[in-house]
Amino acid sequence: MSSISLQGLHHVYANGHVGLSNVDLDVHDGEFLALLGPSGSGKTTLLRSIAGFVQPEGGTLCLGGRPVAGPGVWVPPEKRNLGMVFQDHAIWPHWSVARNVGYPLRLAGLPRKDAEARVRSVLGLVGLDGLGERAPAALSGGQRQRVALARAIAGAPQALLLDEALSSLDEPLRARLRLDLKALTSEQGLTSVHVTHDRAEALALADRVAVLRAGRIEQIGTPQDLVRNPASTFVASFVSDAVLLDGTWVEGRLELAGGISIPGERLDAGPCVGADGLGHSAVAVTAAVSPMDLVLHPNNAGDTGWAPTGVVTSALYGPHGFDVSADWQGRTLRAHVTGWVPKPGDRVSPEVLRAHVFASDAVGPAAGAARPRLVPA
Ligand SMILES: Nc1ncnc2c1ncn2[C@@H]1O[C@H](COP(=O)(O)OP(=O)(O)OP(=O)(O)O)[C@@H](O)[C@H]1O
Repeated sequence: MSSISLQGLHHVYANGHVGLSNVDLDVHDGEFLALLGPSGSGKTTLLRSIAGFVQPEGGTLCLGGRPVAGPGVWVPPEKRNLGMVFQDHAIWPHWSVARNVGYPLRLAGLPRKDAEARVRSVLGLVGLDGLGERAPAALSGGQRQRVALARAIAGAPQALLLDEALSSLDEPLRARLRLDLKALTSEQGLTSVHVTHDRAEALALADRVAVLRAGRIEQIGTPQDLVRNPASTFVASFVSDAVLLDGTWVEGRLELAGGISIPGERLDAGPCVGADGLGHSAVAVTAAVSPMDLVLHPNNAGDTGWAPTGVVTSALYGPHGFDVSADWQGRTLRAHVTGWVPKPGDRVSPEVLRAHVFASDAVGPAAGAARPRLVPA
């Protein structure tokens, strides 16, 4: 059964801003769903609708099969049995850790002994064993966020809602809490919805990721789906930082400016591009190339089939190689470089290992119609 089910959820704010536009979504029992999207895409409105802080104008919302919002139905936030964690942890500074964590249990009228045992147990689950009597001021930022998490799960909520819950933490604390959160939610079978701006975090944590744009779900899928089969140029560039290149689809090949050609076996084409009848005539297309699928060869590496060379404009070192930007024919290419040390001014020959091709009219909000499929090599 779906823990959280939305049908046609719709909300326009009083100022005319569209918060949600006919959103359908099912979050399964025990699933970890991340909501990802640019600022203003509706992530917070969606999360706050589930929590009950926003009353949607239209559509239906069910929790555990029970309608909580819809025509003639409204269940207030405190009656929804949800746990929430916010970016700024929002714990009471003048209460001990144990008192903070036990607050929802006291509200629910749990006997004192049972509440104390539950508080000890959830403090153990979040890695705060023995810190119940501490004052929040005597904790680190990461520990305070663990207190907020413990409080959110203390009452055995139907689902856990996380609103940029890790965003205020610095690396490597954030990476550590990310791992612990993943372990905790899967061990406890907690249905979780996590709003984040951070692509890497969404891909690392979630069973599925919903990519929002202008109040709609542009694509929902596993992290692998979104990276390997983006439904639109928007998803490719937002999720994988793909570069978009205009070209022409001719006889199963992609022709780019300057007489550069990418063979069909390196392309994943949407059906409107590769369908019979279109494949034999020239069609304007947009190719999305992720930095992982673009190789920048030092210029002395010989002919790669990409005749014009580019020039490195920036090379940022990281633990797994360099993130490189290069100017190529007036466009900025992005690639992940390993095996040599690039520096600004170096000349490079780009080679596309793989590109997703979309019909040019698929660029934009209607792009969800373009469903890429793999062209077998
Ligand atoms: N309280 C509000 N009153 C009016 N408009 C709002 C309100 N909250 C959000 N909006 C508008 O609704 C749309 C969706 O906003 P929302 O905050 O849900 O997006 P978001 O993806 O969470 O953005 P961010 O990542 O910046 O938090 C935006 O156009 C925003 O300006």
